[in-house]
Amino acid sequence: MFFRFNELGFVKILQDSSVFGISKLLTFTKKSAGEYPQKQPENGLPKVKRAKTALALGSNMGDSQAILEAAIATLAQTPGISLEARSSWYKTKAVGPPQPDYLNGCVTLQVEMLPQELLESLLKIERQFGRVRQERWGPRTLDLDLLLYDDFIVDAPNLQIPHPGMRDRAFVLLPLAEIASDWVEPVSGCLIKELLKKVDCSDVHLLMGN
Ligand SMILES: Nc1ncnc2c1ncn2[C@@H]1O[C@H](COP(=O)(O)OP(=O)(O)OP(=O)(O)O)[C@@H](O)[C@H]1O
Ligand SMILES: Nc1nc2c(c(=O)[nH]1)N=C(CO)CN2
Repeated sequence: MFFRFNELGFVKILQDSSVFGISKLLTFTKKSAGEYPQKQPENGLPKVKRAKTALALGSNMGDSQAILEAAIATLAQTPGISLEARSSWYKTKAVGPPQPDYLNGCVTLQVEMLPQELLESLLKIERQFGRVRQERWGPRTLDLDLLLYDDFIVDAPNLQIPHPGMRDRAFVLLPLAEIASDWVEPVSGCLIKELLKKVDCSDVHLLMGN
């Protein structure tokens, strides 16, 4: 495993790490204050407190707007997550196999969770909303993608951050630019608003009345 620390003492780069690549460096205890698990330092590492993350939301089955609104409400009620900002909804042409149009949007969150814990919460919420995994890029009631986690780069078998598709996807970059245009995508080193200029947004339309 290869890692280094940013100015807050966060592990900043993880490569070839296992699912618990980060938690090898940090231990967990629930006994200190508040409802959230606290990460206690080992080897003199500072305590991990909060991270800012960005998620993409998508749906193209069922009442997508109601599903996405309910997913945001569920995220906001999840211990360890607070909703910071949310974008408008966009009606977008499906990328991938032929399927109905999607409704897409993005949120930014403050989290007191490590990336793997956050992914588990997202997968749980997807299942709660009836998500059944079928074909790759196929239709779904709810898709939650973890786009960014501070300026971390994570390359674990089940989790890549930044999300590898985000740099090319207008249906991600347009809503994300509404709420986080000056966030640097750490693999390209580009601001979200710069990445947005490079993609074709002709199939992404602001949903009226939201
Ligand atoms: N950044 C990430 N956010 C969400 N899931 C991720 C991420 N990186 C890897 N994964 C893995 O991808 C799996 C989800 O695959 P899924 O079926 O949603 O892919 P997809 O939505 O069809 O394609 P894509 O991820 O390109 O949008 C999860 O189980 C998770 O382990
Ligand atoms: N427009 C659009 N196309 C997609 C989307 C999505 O959210 N929006 N998600 C996919 C699988 O993640 C595949 N294709």
